[in-house]
Amino acid sequence: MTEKALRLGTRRSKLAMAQSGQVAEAVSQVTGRPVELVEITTYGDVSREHLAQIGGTGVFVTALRDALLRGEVDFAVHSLKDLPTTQPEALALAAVPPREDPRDVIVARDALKLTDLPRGARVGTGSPRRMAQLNAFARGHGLDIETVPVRGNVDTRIGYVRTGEFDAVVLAAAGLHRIGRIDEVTDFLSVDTVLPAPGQGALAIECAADNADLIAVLGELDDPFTRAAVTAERSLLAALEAGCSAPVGALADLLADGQIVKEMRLRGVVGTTDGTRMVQLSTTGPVPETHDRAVALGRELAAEMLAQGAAGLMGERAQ
Ligand SMILES: NCc1[nH]cc(CCC(=O)O)c1CC(=O)O
Repeated sequence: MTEKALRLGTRRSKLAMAQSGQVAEAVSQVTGRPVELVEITTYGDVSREHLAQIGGTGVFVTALRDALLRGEVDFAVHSLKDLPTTQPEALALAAVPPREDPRDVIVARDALKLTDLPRGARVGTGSPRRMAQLNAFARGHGLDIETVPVRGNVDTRIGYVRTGEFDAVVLAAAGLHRIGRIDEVTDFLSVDTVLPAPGQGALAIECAADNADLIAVLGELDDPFTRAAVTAERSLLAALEAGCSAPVGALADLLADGQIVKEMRLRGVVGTTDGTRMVQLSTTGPVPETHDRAVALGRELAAEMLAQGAAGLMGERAQ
């Protein structure tokens, strides 16, 4: 007997198709049901404006969520870092699968590393978070780089390096991994240099909150540690009252003693895009066993960062 296919709503971009395809396969394995991809065009895909100019969060996410709410698709896969920090009541975050490499990377001409970039090198990134941290690193290491806003999908961005328009572009390792272009990375940036965006490298699988059966099967793809980590990171972001285009980096990871996981560490950074002023802090606590404890970890760190003047560094917009 053939069961009806589950409909997975996805953006058309290469990255979205790649990650939806990978999740589709995993879902059809756990459910034993075929999964059909339903393409949905989002405002973020068609707009020529810089993301920061569109303003607000979640431009890639809204159209997928609308399709879910209208019942046109059964579930959707988002890059977790693109999700607004408030969860709509009618939708459930059914699974957060194990996280891919959270680091940012550089794809540069001539196999250059960040510290090899010559004076005046043009580095493409439209992200205030990346600008702030790269400019701060450059100051501290006698580098002279210019961060230049860039828009477009991963192929377009790497294309600017191949044509010589930029010396390098900054991208997320996870995205390149998923589309099979990780070999083009010339430098994996340590998270001590550039703290990734909250949720970077993780996916979110979302469905209607009242679809208990689907939530239960999708839940088999959930990784509790990744979920706890991204919950803490996004709670930090929310408590700083910053949006996805704010200069905020955050990363939670597990501290282990041999095989035994001991604690969770949460690191956060906020800075001005020119890298002159930064607030960077970390906190460590028991691995959160509940959603509320993960949220509390993020809030605690946010409170400490705000006490050190973080709010005053976030007013800037990207060009
Ligand atoms: N800003 C867009 C975006 N959203 C998710 C990813 C891929 C990485 C991920 O899933 O975290 C990217 C591309 C990038 O930042 O290089």
